[in-house]
Amino acid sequence: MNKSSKVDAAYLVGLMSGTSVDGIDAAVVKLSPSAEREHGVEIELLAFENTPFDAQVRSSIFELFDPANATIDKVGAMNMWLGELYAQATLSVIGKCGLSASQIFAIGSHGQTIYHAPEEKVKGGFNLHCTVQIGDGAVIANRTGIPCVSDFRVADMAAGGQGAPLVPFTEYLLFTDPEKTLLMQNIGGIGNVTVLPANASPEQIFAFDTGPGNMIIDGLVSQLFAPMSMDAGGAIAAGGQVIDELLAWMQQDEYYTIPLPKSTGRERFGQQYVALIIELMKANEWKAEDVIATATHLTAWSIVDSYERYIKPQHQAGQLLIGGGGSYNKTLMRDLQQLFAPHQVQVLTQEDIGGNSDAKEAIAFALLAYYTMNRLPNNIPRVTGASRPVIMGKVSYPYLVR
Ligand SMILES: Nc1ncnc2c1ncn2[C@@H]1O[C@H](COP(=O)(O)OP(=O)(O)OP(=O)(O)O)[C@@H](O)[C@H]1O
Ligand SMILES: CC(=O)N[C@H]1[C@@H]2OC[C@@H](O2)[C@@H](O)[C@@H]1O[C@H](C)C(=O)O
Repeated sequence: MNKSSKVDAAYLVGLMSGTSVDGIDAAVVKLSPSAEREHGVEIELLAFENTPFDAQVRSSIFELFDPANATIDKVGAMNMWLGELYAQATLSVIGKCGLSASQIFAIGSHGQTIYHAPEEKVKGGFNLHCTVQIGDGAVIANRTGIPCVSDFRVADMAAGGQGAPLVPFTEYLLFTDPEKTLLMQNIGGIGNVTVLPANASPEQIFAFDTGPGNMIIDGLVSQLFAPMSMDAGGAIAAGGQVIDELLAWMQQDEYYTIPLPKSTGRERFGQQYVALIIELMKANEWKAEDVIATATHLTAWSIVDSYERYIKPQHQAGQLLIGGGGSYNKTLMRDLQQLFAPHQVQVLTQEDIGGNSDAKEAIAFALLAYYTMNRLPNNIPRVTGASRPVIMGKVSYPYLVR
């Protein structure tokens, strides 16, 4: 980043609907230059709202995760439908903080990932790796009257990157500490970690998806404990025992050992994977709560294994800061604390440091949009594997010119 990236104060909206498909996170933020750090920014969260998807929307999204079902008519319609829902969420969250839409500089909308295939795929002499996020920015801009930045990931892929993870750029801007190395772990549908060395420059940061976050747990709970769709508080896992044989089978997935950069999604740890576990469970007559305890332990193990394999050889860190919905799963947090204790790494949540586990990614997309609108690069090539910095995001302008 260079001196021209100095920011002016502005209000923005960030929208996130993640791989868990639990709903829309919407945040209104005030962004200002940091008084303390050169090139840093400060974000004040003015309002936050989570709007859960209703059952019909959720099942229509899930239908699109299977490429055989995701016919072009369904994808096109869902793209517009989600655009409408994101617009409603935007207007609702703006209403909560007493601002009007005309005061908002821009919206940053992540969209809903329905397909993520980051591995190189050469065809016709071109790399056709791809990632698909839907929820059209043009609908959001037109309903709200606010410019909307959406479809961030493709620009990074066009530069040869994985298109993920993108939040590390914002963590670099918001959290880099002059003296301490920080580890920031998100546990959403997928888990991802960012390593922020003390006083880091973007070239020194690395980040990657650690594996499943809540995705396997949610998938199993939906099948085995319907109508529940998550293990609230980790209560089911707390009543079960880890099944060593199942844990060992899950730990063998090649994802845990492939070299960085790497990212993953539902294509690897979604419904098909859950169906395999349920088959094994039936064949071995395992108890349902033991299977949930094992899936929970696997997520904790994958985070510690990532630390040992990719981070510890280069960086000593005293703390791991957890964000995302997984921070509310007490059994997962307990397992993490136990597994990190021998490494002298303290496991804390965003709330422990005055942050907000739910709002973090929505805030990040507001900040990414600010960079896009100012034509500043907002990926970190070392993190995504892109060949160069790029300006990510496509801008949709509202019908009325402001
Ligand atoms: N009270 C709770 N107890 C246990 N788990 C919870 C609780 N609240 C949320 N979760 C888990 O967190 C998930 C949602 O997390 P989050 O919103 O961070 O994910 P996401 O943003 O959809 O995913 P990603 O970051 O991978 O894109 C839920 O699906 C659930 O598994
Ligand atoms: C393709 C996609 O949607 N990836 C998500 C997913 O959810 C968590 C992890 O996998 C991360 O790589 C990414 O999201 C966050 C917001 C990111 O890009 O940093």
